[in-house]
Amino acid sequence: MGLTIAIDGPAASGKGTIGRALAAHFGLGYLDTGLLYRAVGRRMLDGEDPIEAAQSLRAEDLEADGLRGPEAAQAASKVAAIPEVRAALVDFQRAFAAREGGAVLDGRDIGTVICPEAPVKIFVTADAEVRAERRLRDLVAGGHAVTLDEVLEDIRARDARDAGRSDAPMRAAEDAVRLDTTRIGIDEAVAAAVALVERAGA
Ligand SMILES: Nc1ncnc2c1ncn2[C@@H]1O[C@H](COP(=O)(O)OP(=O)(O)O)[C@@H](O)[C@H]1O
Ligand SMILES: Nc1ccn([C@@H]2O[C@H](COP(=O)(O)OP(=O)(O)O)[C@@H](O)[C@H]2O)c(=O)n1
Repeated sequence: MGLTIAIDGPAASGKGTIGRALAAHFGLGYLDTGLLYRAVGRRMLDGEDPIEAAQSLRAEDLEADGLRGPEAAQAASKVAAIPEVRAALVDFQRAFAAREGGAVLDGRDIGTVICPEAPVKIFVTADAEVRAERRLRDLVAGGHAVTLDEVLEDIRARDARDAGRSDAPMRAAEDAVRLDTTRIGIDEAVAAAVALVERAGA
């Protein structure tokens, strides 16, 4: 089995940016697990039972319109608190993590629940205001009409729900290394993550 890298942290902290860069650098597969919850949330918004949606999730669901938007994000965080929804998504994530050639997964419970044996675990953080400013730029570029206050509110509500749920709450694994991106740019954050993986002997 190849190298597995687990990346967790709050909303818009830079998990995907670091995860994709590590995957490219070390030649690993990359899975944005938030997209699975966003796709289930999207189907709930369309009127489906979220547990049934999670149990029947299809590849094309991950390409639905608006998955990156704030509405899908809030819905994702709500369905993510349902244990049956989480249970339905475990096998797919673990199979991805075990793929030959190795994988990087990012989410909220990768180091704690999905891949507790991963030799490299990174918990990416940044101040909420900085995260909101960065996410605002993403959303405006994607055509969403949102304000900084709305984005900050969305991030705070999701972080509180994600950290407060009883099943697989967002938290750093005991052996995770924290990486705070508040005051560092993308290149520096990626370099720090690469160094961390190399130090871990990967
Ligand atoms: N260290 C950083 N400095 C500046 N911008 C960053 C940094 N890391 C990520 N970003 C930007 O912040 C936004 C959110 O990052 P992303 O990787 O999508 O976060 P997450 O996967 O945690 O939600 C993106 O626009 C990304 O380009
Ligand atoms: N492994 C994961 C990944 C996401 N999620 C949920 O899915 C939501 C959306 O995740 P995301 O990673 O796409 O969110 P961002 O950090 O990109 O804003 C989160 O707020 C969590 O509620 C989760 O519970 N567990």
